[in-house]
Amino acid sequence: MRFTKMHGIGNDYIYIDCTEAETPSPQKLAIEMSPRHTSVGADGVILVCRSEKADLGMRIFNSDGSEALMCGNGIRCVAKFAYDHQLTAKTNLSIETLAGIKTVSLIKDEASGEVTGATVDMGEPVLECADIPVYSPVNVKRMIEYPVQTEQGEVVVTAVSVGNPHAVIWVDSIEQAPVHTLGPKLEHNPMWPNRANIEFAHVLSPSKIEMRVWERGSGETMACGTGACACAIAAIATGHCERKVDVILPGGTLNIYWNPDNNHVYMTGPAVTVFDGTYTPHFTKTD
Ligand SMILES: N[C@H](CCC[C@H](N)C(=O)O)C(=O)O
Repeated sequence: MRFTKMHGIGNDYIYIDCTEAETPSPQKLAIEMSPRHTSVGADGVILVCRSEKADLGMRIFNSDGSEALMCGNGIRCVAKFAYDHQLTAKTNLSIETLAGIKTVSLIKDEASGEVTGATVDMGEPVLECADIPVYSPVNVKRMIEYPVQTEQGEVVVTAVSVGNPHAVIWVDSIEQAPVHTLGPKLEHNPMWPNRANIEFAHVLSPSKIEMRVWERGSGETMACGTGACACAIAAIATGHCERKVDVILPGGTLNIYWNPDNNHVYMTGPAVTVFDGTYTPHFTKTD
């Protein structure tokens, strides 16, 4: 089985072209191929698929095999993968995800013509608890800097979805943030029917945020595109930031813009191909 290893500011996935043939058990594949010391190594697996409704489709599986609805860093790489593998000649693509159809505009290097990144229309942010989803007290429709009692004590959370659920927590220092203690506890807190991605963010200025993320199903990653959007949305919604925000993650920086005219969030960032490879799954199709 051929694959391409790609990353978006360090959030790396194994990309598999499924436009000609299905991949058996992608959940098992993600579990088997993600380990960094005993296998290919990645934050998960992303399938590039055919779509009846868009130019292409994508599916993302976290390293624990769970399927996510959307992947910000991943969708930029899917668009680059499609262009580089001649699945399309378009530089403005529509890509079907489980969180709906997204439009992606490829960014090419002037001199080389190489695709170096993309801008993604992530659609409208979701702040209504019922749609994220997150369980909330009856009269609470949105959880914006909302104090939540947890086993780890009170945590002030802003709940956002950009296709997948996020909890944004403001911290004074991302170096000291309890990413590996509070992160997994909150990811699995029963307040999230489908678990959640947990962001620890520090507002540096009205146009700059730094953050770390504990990803649902993958643990701490070097970057999370949907997480960066969630932090920017939380900061803008609470007046900490203006509409254009640079989000600094351990793997690099993403530029987020929440357009007041159409209420859509746009994310711009790099997409990099690392290497092509072949892999023989150890499980059989009937496993
Ligand atoms: N890394 C991805 C997010 C994956 C989300 C996944 N961890 C989940 O929602 O289960 C991104 O760049 O948006």
